[in-house]
Amino acid sequence: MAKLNIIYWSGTGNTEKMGELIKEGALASGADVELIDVTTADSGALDAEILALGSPSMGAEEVEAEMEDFISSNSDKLSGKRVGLFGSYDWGDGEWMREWKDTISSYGAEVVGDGCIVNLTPDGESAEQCKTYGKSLVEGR
Ligand SMILES: Cc1cc2nc3c(=O)[nH]c(=O)nc-3n(C[C@H](O)[C@H](O)[C@H](O)COP(=O)(O)O)c2cc1C
Repeated sequence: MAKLNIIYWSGTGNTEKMGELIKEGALASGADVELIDVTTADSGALDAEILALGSPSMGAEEVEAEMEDFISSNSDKLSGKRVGLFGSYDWGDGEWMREWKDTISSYGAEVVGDGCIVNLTPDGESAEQCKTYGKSLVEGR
């Protein structure tokens, strides 16, 4: 069974909700899934064959600082892995996600699609989009 660890940071719960929906989609595809808050994570959280990393757009179109530090100090664990990226934003156009994809790809990971971004809280169509992203992470397409 494929093992997927979903590691996220969320200040007001929107990115966390996305992580829960991604988990739901991945479970439906038969994966063994763990949802982990980055503030409680150690490097062992990256010891899964598939990873999903979540951060809202913070600062000025930036990945949240604690997530950024966690990943950059463990970047060797991303090499050769399938990695999903997700996060919530408000007023921007998704610039933080485009840059994050480039950064994570530069560590040798295979990022799935262009990541999964949702304006504020996932609901209706955007909630479905998160579940579908969870499935494609497990199925690799
Ligand atoms: C300090 C701060 C900086 C933010 N910067 C951006 C930004 O640059 N672009 C954007 O689209 N949204 C920005 N936002 C909005 C958040 O991305 C948005 O509220 C998101 O839903 C928060 O997700 P969370 O509930 O997982 O924390 C910012 C929010 C905060 C609190």
